[in-house]
Amino acid sequence: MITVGQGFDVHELVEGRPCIIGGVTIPFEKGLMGHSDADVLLHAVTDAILGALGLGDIGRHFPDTDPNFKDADSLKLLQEVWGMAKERGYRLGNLDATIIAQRPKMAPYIPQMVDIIAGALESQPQQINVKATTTEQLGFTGRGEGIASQCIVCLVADVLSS
Ligand SMILES: Nc1ccn([C@@H]2O[C@H](COP(=O)(O)O)[C@@H](O)[C@H]2O)c(=O)n1
Ligand SMILES: C[C@@]1(CO)OP(=O)(O)OP(=O)(O)OC[C@H]1O
Repeated sequence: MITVGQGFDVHELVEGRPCIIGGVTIPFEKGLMGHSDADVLLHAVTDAILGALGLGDIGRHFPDTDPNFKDADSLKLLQEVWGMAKERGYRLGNLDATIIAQRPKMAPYIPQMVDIIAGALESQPQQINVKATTTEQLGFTGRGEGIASQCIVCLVADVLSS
């Protein structure tokens, strides 16, 4: 059996914060604002998995009112959610994600992001596709006010035939 889920997230770009995307700290003049480390890509991936499992969203499991999640490492949150998928007998089919950002240039960091996500989901890099796009200077991403990400996942459970 298969189940699919999608996730979407946005974080504001501000001065004085690190720019952590897909678990990679990217050298950039601004970083992402949030209660956690604000990893916009890992949040979209986490929400996609929760969606596929029918388990709501990241804020339900890790509330932004909880001081435990102040500056939380989003990779750890993703690993915890992956545990929920495994408990239910799922493995990753594939994952496809898009980072929507005018700057910085993501391409040099994408292979590292893929390896990090593959590690968290106990999968092979070939099952993970991460891409990036600008919005041609249009909208809040185009003006450099924030970065968005979206993700779709397919989870597979091997059902034994009787
Ligand atoms: N932040 C970004 C945005 C884009 N890229 C790469 O550039 C290609 C062209 O982007 P367009 O928005 O002009 O289509 C895109 O396909 C990505 O490979 C990037 O690395 N970082
Ligand atoms: C993981 C959390 C925890 O505060 O991170 P935030 O940085 O608040 O990011 P957001 O994507 O707005 O919501 C998810 C939250 O649950």
